[in-house]
Amino acid sequence: MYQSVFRPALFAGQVVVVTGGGSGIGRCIAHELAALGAQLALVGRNAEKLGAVQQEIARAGGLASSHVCDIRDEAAVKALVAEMLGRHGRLDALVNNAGGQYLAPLAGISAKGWQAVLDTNLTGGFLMARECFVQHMAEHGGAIVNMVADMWGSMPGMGHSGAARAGMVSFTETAAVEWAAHGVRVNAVAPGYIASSGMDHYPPEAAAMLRKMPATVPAGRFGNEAEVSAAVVFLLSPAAGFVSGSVLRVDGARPQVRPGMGPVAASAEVQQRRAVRAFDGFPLYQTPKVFQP
Ligand SMILES: CCCCCCC/C=C/C(=O)SCCNC(=O)CCNC(=O)[C@H](O)C(C)(C)COP(=O)(O)OP(=O)(O)OC[C@H]1O[C@@H](n2cnc3c(N)ncnc32)[C@H](O)[C@@H]1OP(=O)(O)O
Ligand SMILES: NC(=O)C1=CN([C@@H]2O[C@H](COP(=O)(O)OP(=O)(O)OC[C@H]3O[C@@H](n4cnc5c(N)ncnc54)[C@H](OP(=O)(O)O)[C@@H]3O)[C@@H](O)[C@H]2O)C=CC1
Repeated sequence: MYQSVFRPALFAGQVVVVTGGGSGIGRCIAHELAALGAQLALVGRNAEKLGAVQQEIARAGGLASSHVCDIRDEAAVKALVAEMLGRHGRLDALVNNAGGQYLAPLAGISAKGWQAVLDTNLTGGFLMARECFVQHMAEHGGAIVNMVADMWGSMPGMGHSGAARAGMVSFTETAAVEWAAHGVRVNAVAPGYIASSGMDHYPPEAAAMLRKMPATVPAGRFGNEAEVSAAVVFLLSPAAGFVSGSVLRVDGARPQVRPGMGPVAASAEVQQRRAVRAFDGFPLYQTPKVFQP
């Protein structure tokens, strides 16, 4: 009889770390994995938000621990992974979901502001993955999913974030190769525009711009948190046992501009021009207050 790899208790007995598990997409991933039998270790900087998700999971019959840590702090990340191992005894998977940025044109980003975004979206993810690997997965195997973004390299106002995400894609590919012999798979999920609490971080001036965003997506709408979570669950699951070093886009077919590809490029360029026009009226091309060279 055929046995599907998808079962209600797909992650029973496994421990999964979710950074940024206290809000938005991370919270949704945590709920999805808990419903499939995983124990969760939730990581973030805000104890209150983490505690609330921990309680929600407990109320639904699951089990989660919460851990306050700034993933940019190397010593804190080392201690965090040791603490989680002490608490749960094993770490089967890591979802490097914590991240974010602020909107600013390249010419208006200070070195400190650039570094803050690279530290959050690249170095923090590297530190988490390295410590999970060194302290546990090198010996026991595991799966890692890095949250990147589909707009690396092509979104005005997101140049710092794009650079960090492109770096994370490179890290994903290298880690997949270096750690394969240890039974560790490493993949990335690249969301497009997702309606999540993350959007609340953008200033009120961005509201008009946000309203125009769905028109720049071929699917004609924002994605939702559950659609991103499903991609993460797939990549962590045995169904993806031979998938490593890949980037799975969850972006409603948002085209990437690739010059020299005839009709494909033409269609992508039309979408790209629409996306840039969506920024009309938003002061992206002025030097922001935070950085006056
Ligand atoms: C409107 C349409 C947008 C559509 C795009 C949708 C696609 C992407 C969506 C998402 O990613 S949603 C997730 C959003 N969530 C977040 O962004 C939350 C996490 N973000 C942050 O924590 C910050 O943005 C951060 C910069 C990554 C880290 O913040 P942190 O609080 O740790 O840094 P600070 O110490 O406060 O700042 C350091 C440095 O950074 C510069 N800076 C920070 N914020 C701004 C800002 N709003 N504008 C300009 N510059 C900023 C600044 O140089 C800071 O230095 P000082 O000013 O303190 O000297
Ligand atoms: N929503 C979207 O359209 C898209 C989102 N993404 C990415 O998906 C991920 C989740 O985004 P979303 O849920 O929308 O946004 P949220 O802002 O809700 O989530 C970001 C999470 O990251 C955590 N975090 C940020 N910095 C740190 C840090 N230094 N150390 C520890 N935790 C940190 C925050 O926790 P705390 O506040 O407790 O520190 C928060 O829970 C992010 O990486 C985001 O950039 C990518 C493309 C599109």
